[in-house]
Amino acid sequence: MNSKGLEILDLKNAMLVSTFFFLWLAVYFSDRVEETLGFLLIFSFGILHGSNDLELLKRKASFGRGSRSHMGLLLAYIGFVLAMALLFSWIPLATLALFVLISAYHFGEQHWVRRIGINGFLQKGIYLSYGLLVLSLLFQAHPQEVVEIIRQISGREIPAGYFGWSSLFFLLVFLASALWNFYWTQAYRYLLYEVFLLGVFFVVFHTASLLWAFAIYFVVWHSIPSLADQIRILYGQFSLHNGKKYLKASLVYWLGALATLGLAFLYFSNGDYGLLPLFFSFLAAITFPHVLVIARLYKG
Ligand SMILES: CC1=C(/C=C/C(C)=C/C=C/C(C)=C/C=C/C=C(C)/C=C/C=C(C)/C=C/C2=C(C)CCCC2(C)C)C(C)(C)CCC1
Repeated sequence: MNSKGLEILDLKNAMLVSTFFFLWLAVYFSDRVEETLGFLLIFSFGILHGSNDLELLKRKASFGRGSRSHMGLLLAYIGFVLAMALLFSWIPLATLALFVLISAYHFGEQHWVRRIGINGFLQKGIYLSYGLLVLSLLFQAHPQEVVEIIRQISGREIPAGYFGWSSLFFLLVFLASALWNFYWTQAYRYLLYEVFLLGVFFVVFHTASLLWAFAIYFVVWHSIPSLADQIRILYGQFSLHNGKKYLKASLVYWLGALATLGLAFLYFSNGDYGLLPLFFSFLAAITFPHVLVIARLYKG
């Protein structure tokens, strides 16, 4: 096996070991401690993994024909974030549904792109059904809290019973599209490991509090592998030295995003908006441009 293959395998093993370690923490600590740890993980690695989007966009543009100034990209990015925040306040339920759909696609893309590519309709179906399956598993493990957060964001109450059915539905769609795809690509060896992994997520989601469960998935299984991909694309290799370069280049955006979240929290904290609905709305606003950047990047 070449060194790149070993590097991916090492990262995957480290992700699995840290998942079990975080699961162990969930057994011993109260929900309050888990919530604090969850925010710490999300504010560090989670927010960081989107903070170098402008550099990635510039890199992508330098391969193509068009190139835009840093200021132009910065203004376009901020404009996009503001437009999504406005859309959230005008049509919250539809924007929330869109957020869940594109997040699911984004999670699935990150998880599968290196193994099955991005070209066909079927691959895109695998990304979307896999992401929707993971999110449904998370929702069905904490139905009452999820219903309450959705109610606070959108003013609408979704029946909690939907989440169990949607998990089953997306499991079947994911398995069918994966089997169909693997029939052509002979990639069956992935499936057993992936079903095992989904079982691990099921146990983690049912053991940890909602925020801790989300943080474990979002940081360990999405943000860290995404950071590794981005570092490889920008600097050629995933290493500590290049990690420091990435951190230096993204520091100002990372701090900017954290400061904006802090200000939003201070501004809204007197209203009847809870901490989690505010946090997820903020995440949604910065998610939209980030998802577009990463999708463009993988296409290249
Ligand atoms: C560059 C730049 C910047 C920064 C940026 C950043 C920092 C980004 C990041 C990004 C990111 C960091 C992203 C993220 C993503 C995320 C996601 C994708 C998520 C998802 C989630 C979900 C989907 C959820 C769901 C739920 C739950 C879980 C419970 C409850 C209910 C609900 C439904 C909400 C700024 C703006 C400063 C400026 C300009 C430039």
